Amino acid sequence: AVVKHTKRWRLPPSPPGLPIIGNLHQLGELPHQSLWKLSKKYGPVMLLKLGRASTVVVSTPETAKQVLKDYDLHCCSRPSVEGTRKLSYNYCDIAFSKFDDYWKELRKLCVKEIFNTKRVHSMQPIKEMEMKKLINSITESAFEKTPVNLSEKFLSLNVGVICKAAFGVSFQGSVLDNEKFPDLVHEALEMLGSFSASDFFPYIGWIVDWFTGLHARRERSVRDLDAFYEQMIGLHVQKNREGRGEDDFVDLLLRLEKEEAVLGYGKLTRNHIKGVLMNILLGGINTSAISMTWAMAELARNPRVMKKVQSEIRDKIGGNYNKSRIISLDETDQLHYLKMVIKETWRSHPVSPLLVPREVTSEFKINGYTIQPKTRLHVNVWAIGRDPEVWKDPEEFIPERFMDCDIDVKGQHFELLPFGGGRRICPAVYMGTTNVEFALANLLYHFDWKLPQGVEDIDMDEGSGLTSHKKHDLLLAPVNYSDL
Ligand code: HEM
Repeated sequence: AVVKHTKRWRLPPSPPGLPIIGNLHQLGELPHQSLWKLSKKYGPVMLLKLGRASTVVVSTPETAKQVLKDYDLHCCSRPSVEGTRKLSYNYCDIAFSKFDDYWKELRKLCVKEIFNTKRVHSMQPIKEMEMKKLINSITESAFEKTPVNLSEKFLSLNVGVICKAAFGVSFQGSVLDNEKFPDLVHEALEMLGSFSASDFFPYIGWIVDWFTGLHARRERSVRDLDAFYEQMIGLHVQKNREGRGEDDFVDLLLRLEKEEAVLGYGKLTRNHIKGVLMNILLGGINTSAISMTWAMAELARNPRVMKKVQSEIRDKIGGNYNKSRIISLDETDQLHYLKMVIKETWRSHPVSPLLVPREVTSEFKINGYTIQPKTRLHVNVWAIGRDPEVWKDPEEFIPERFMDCDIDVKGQHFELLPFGGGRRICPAVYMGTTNVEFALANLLYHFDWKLPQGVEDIDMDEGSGLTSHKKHDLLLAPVNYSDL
């Protein structure tokens, strides 16, 4: 009977831990990197104890496939976590909601109405307007020969685009133009990513969160965001009352609320609207900005690739240089080398290196190891991007590796998963990809980019937190195309 028992319950290997905290101390500043190192010793399926939370981490394409495809249905829920609970109005959103009928129906609806190709195309005038503003400001810096802080520029570009698409263009001069707005988004993201003792130590963790001040910060951030949503919704209700038509994301959600749309367990309420707005704000802005920043940093460090991608863009556009030329969505779609550069960026710098944690709802096996219900599950996409079994010279930035190869980012190729996979895959793959392509194509067409004077190389350090972003802002010196 004993033999049968151990056979049935073969748990994944675990690094030895300490009492109470388990393996928490082994995570360090950059958990995806520490876990990658541990996986070299303990294998592609590891079980860690993070405080009280049993957590499984998988680190190869083969094990990622088992999680995201073969056993997706067993593990596509989300754990209850204090930070996300507060920000999502008790999981009234898409990203942090449990796997249930509400999530299924809300996600389906948003995919149909918000994340579709038509919407992405209708965002194009907004993107062009924001891009023109950005090009003008960079032209000025080029003229004055001052470096540009691209991390900041990309963030404000995406704040502009996503907010105008979600909340409408007619609210300039209102809450959206508040200078504090990017800070608000930043603070909320940081809070989501910061270590919360309550999540690992039920019953007593909140004491730690009180002492570290996290609790107060979280409350403040949630309150500020809530005030923002309230103002935004108020403006839309007023606009709709006055019959001024426009069809942004908020209008759509308000219409559903009015129609008393039923999703899963009940009617769509104001809190559900706010939950979805939170996902768009926190899921849509930073992710694109971070990807753009990494891509430009890699290009600046790899002059060969920079030259090649710029030639592709400038050859494709052809003719004399035109200062007010904005490269369209259709044109970017033809830029095959640029697409390879972006894939290579996502391979080496996935924005969400451990994806969003999943929760197991029913038992299954990975590589013969039992994964029990309630376990938290991470796919270490960052480790997969550096797996020498999959990628030749993984530390090198070589976009050509994607030439004549059908690997895409839509969740079917488990060696490249910047948007995750399975039922929980990012619903905005098309929106996110086209955002990044559009910004890079235009900035690479209009300017050459050099290291600022006195700077020899760009550091590629990663900052800690939920996302894998460039730790130090990226500063590059632009040269106008017309001055080349
Ligand atoms: C380059 C841009 C982007 C990247 C790299 C990215 C990446 C991701 C990743 C890795 C996940 C988790 C997938 C998983 O758990 O397996 C995710 C989920 C999600 N993303 Fe994105 N994303 C991007 C853009 C966006 C945009 C523009 C929006 C909205 C406007 C968005 C909204 C969401 C939502 C709502 C989810 C939750 C899906 C669910 O749990 O069902 N993302 N994204």
